Amino acid sequence: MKHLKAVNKYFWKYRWRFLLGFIFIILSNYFKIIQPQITRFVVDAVESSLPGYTPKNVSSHYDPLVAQMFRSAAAFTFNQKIVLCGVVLLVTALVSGFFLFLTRQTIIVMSRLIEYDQKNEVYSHYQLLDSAFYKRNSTGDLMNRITEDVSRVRMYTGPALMYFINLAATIGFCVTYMVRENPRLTLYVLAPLPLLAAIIYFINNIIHRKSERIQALLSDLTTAAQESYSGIRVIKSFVQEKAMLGFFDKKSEEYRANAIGLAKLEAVYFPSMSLIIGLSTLLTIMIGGFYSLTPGSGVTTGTIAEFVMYVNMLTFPVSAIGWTASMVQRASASQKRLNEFLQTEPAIANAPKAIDPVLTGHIQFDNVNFVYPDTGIHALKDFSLDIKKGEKVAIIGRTGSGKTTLAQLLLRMYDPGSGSISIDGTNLKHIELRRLREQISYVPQDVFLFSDTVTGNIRFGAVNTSFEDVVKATQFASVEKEINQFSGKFDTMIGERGVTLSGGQKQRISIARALIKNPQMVVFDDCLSAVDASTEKEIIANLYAFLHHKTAIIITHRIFSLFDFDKIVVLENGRIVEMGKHQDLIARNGYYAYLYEQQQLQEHSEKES
Ligand SMILES: Nc1ncnc2c1ncn2[C@@H]1O[C@H](COP(=O)(O)OP(=O)(O)OP(=O)(O)O)[C@@H](O)[C@H]1O
Repeated sequence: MKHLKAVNKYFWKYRWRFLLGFIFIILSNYFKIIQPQITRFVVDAVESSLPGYTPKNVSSHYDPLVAQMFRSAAAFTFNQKIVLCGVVLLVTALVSGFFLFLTRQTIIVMSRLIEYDQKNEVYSHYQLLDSAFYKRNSTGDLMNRITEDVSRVRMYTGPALMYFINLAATIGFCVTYMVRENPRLTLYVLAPLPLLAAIIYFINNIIHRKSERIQALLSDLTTAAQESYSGIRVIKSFVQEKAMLGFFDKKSEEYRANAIGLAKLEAVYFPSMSLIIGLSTLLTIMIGGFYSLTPGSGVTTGTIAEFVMYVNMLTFPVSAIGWTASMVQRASASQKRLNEFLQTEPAIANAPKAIDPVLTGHIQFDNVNFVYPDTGIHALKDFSLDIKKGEKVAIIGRTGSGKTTLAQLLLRMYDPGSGSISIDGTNLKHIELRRLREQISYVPQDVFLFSDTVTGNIRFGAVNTSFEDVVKATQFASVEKEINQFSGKFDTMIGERGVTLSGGQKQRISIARALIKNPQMVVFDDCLSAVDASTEKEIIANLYAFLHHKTAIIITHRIFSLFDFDKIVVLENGRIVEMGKHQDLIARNGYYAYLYEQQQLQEHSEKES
C-alpha cells in the first residue's frame, strides 16, 4: 500500500471532484436505505389489514425523513398510504440511481484524468532518460509500464476507491438501521458475510494468478506471431514454415489449456457466489421467521422483508471486498514498478548552470576514455582530436573500432569516463543539452523513419520549414527524383502502413532530414553504406557544397577520395592509429592505404563485369 502514496498528489489535484464523488455515494446510499423501511411499513400494514390479525407490540424505528413522511400521511386512507409508498419507492430508486450516475461521473472520470496525467508523467520521464537506460530495459517492459501498470493503478484510483467508499457507506447505513431495529437478528444474519468475503478474496486470488499466467502466455504468443510476420522473408528463404508453425502451435496449446482451466474455475465461482448470496437471504428469512413466531421478539413480517433487503444490499459490496482488495494489491505492485522507474535519475542531464551558447563548431576531444556501462567494453581509449571550425573530418576504421561511440559522445548520449569533449572551448557538460543537440545534425547508422509522410519525416527536427526547403534537402540528398515517382510524391506514407523504402532510400531521406536543420555541425554515421557508387558520388558532390562553412564528421567504411577532407582519422580498438590527409595516409602504407587498394580493386572488377 505504501507505494500507492505516490498517487496522493493526484487525489489532491482532483480533491473537489473526489469530494463531490464521496457526497454522491453517501446520497445514493441514503436514498437506497429508505426503501427497506418503506417496504417494511407496507408489509406490516397489509398484514395488519388481514382478517384474524393479532396486533404485536412492536415499536418501529424509521429514518427521520421516512418518519416525517408517515406523520404527514397519518390521515390518509389505507389505499392512499400504499400508493404513496409505491411512488416513494419509485422516486427513491430513481434518485439513488441518479446519484450513482453522478458518482461514476465524478470518481471514474477522476480516475481517467489521473490515468492521463500519470501516462504523461511516465512518458515525459522516458524522454529524459539516457541511452544506457534504454539499453537495460526491453521495449516490452517499457510499453507495459505506460499501458498495463498505469491502467492497474487506475483500477485503484477509480473502481476500487468507489467500491470501498460505497461499501463503507452501505455497511454504515444498513448496520445502523438493522441494529436499531433488532440487534440480535442483525448479528445472526450478518455472521456469514465475512465468510463470504474471505472465500471470494481467496478464489479471486487464484483467478488473478491464473489470469496473469494467461496474460503472459498471450503476450508470448503475440510476440511469436509478430516475429513471424516481421521475419517472414527469412522464414520462407530458410524453408522454416513448418518449424515455426510447430513452435506457434506449442505456445498456442499452452495458452488454450490455461484459458480453459480459468473458464472452469469461473464456471464454478459465479454460480457459487449466487448460491452463497441466496443462502444468506434464506438464513435471514429462517431466523427472522423463527423470531417472529417468538412472542415479544419485536420481529414482524415487515422486519423480515426489511432485513432481506438489507442483506441483499450488503452482499454485493461485501463480495466486492475480495475483488477490491486484490485490485489494490495489483495497483500497489504496479505503482511500485512505476515509482522505481520514475525515481531513476537520468545519467545525462543539464548541469545546474548550463549555458546556452550559439556554437561555431570547434570540436575538441581531449584524452577521452569511454567504457560502456553494461558490457564493460572499453570503446574509446585516450582519444584526442582537434577539429577546427569548418573542418571536414573522416573517421575510418574496422567494425567495432569505436566510430559510432565517438558520435554518441559528441551528442552527449553518454558522458566520457575520463577526459573531456568541448565545443568552442566549453565542455559539453556545461552546455544545455537541448541546445547542444539542436546545433548538431546527426544521421545515424541505423536509420529510423516514422510511420508518416515523406515530408513529415524530413521536417521532423525542423517543423516550421517550408516545402521548398524540404524539396531542396531531398535534392542535396539525391532522393528527390525517387520521391516524385511515388504515387503520393512528398505526401506518400512511409513505414509500416505505407510504401516500403529500400535501404538506400531510407538513408537518403534520413540525410535530407539532417540537412534541413541546417546546423553548424554535422555528423554522418556510415550513412551511405546502402547507396550505389554513382549516387554516392552525386551525394558527396552535393554535400561538399552544402558543408562548405560547416564542421563535418563523416564516419565511413569506404574511402571518399573525391572529398577533400582536412583530416582522415583511422581508428582501431578505440585508438587513433593513423591521421592525416589522403595522400599522407596513402604514403604511410598502413590500414588506410590497404583499404584504398581493396576499394580500387573492387571498383575495377565491378566495372569489368
Ligand atoms: N550501446 C552499447 N552498449 C554496449 N556496448 C556497445 C554499445 N554500442 C557499441 N558497443 C561496443 O563498443 C564497441 C565500439 O562500438 P561502435 O559502435 O562504436 O563501433 P563502430 O566502429 O561504430 O562499428 P561499426 O562500424 O560496426 O558501426 C564495440 O565493441 C561494441 O560492441
